Amino acid sequence: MSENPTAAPPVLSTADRLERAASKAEVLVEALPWIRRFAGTTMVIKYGGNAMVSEELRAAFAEDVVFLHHVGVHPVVVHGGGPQINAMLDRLGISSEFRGGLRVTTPEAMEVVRMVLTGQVGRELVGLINSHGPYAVGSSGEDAGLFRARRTGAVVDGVEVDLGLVGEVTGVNPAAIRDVIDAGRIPVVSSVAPEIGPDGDPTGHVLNVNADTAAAALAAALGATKLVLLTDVEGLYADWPDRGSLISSLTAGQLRALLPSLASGMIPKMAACLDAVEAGVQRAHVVDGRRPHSMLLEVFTSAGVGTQVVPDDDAPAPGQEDA
Ligand SMILES: Nc1ncnc2c1ncn2[C@@H]1O[C@H](COP(=O)(O)OP(=O)(O)O)[C@@H](O)[C@H]1O
Ligand SMILES: CC(=O)N[C@@H](CCC(=O)OP(=O)(O)O)C(=O)O
Repeated sequence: MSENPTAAPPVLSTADRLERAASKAEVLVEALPWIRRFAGTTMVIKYGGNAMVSEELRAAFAEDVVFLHHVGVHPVVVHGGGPQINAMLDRLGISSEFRGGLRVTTPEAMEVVRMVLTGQVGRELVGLINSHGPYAVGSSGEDAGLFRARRTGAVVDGVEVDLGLVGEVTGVNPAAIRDVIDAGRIPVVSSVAPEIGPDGDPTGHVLNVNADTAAAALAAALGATKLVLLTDVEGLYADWPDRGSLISSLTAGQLRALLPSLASGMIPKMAACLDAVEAGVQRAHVVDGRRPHSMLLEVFTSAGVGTQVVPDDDAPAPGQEDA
């Protein structure tokens, strides 16, 4: 971009300058009750591969995570990387397909999934966050017994489909993540997990877990106040694919009724929101990761953004309906 060094600097009137300053102050003041409410609590943020599309967005995401950390929230990042896995599979000439929103994962594809998630996408996020200071510590669901998983299939048009090396989390040992939080750092977790057989012992296989599902399980195990899923749409649309009517809030019961009618990527995402809220997480949100700083808008403004899922018996205090 070229700038004209001789152009006169923009001049604002005193009134305009004061007005701008006042609106900035309003933003800070609006954030105060939310900072107070969430300081000291844990939030699990899932950063999806489709929302990681530009350097600017990735940098803004890292800033938001560091901001949360500095106002006393304990952010835990769980990341996806579906498009990055697709790109590497393409480069290696390995075909893969999705059924019910989940990747059919052969042993050959699993090697790529593990390498890309833990070795590439996770590393990049750790690096971005650490450009602000030595905060982020990367790990995978295989580390320190974090996740245990069993194989799962998908039901497509009423028929059970075998997905190969795909898992669902059956147990979480959050001790290692708590240690990282207690050390004042930010955990960054990738969603691969060791398979545990029916006898309770590891089978030696590693399973590919959808990152939304892994984030929900971790949020529940950590007693998180929020699960925030950043993706590449504004939230859940009632009239997909027309995008005319965005659902800003729904209860767990309403979501349960809606789940069977949902399509592709939204199936694991909304199932994750439901699981988290049913397991005691206060709020689960689907937020547009293509808008820089959407996570901060969700957490620190009264109106919030995207779609939130609230417990059935939720009775928000007056003025806190959308938090
Ligand atoms: N009802 C719906 N509302 C919004 N998006 C939907 C809906 N149904 C399906 N989708 C699709 O789900 C996608 C998000 O899931 P996914 O691609 O897995 O994202 P991510 O990589 O962030 O996890 C959207 O880009 C959209 O194409
Ligand atoms: C089983 C399954 O589908 N696993 C996902 C894991 C990555 C992921 O969830 O990435 P996004 O959040 O970017 O979609 C996959 O292989 O793509």
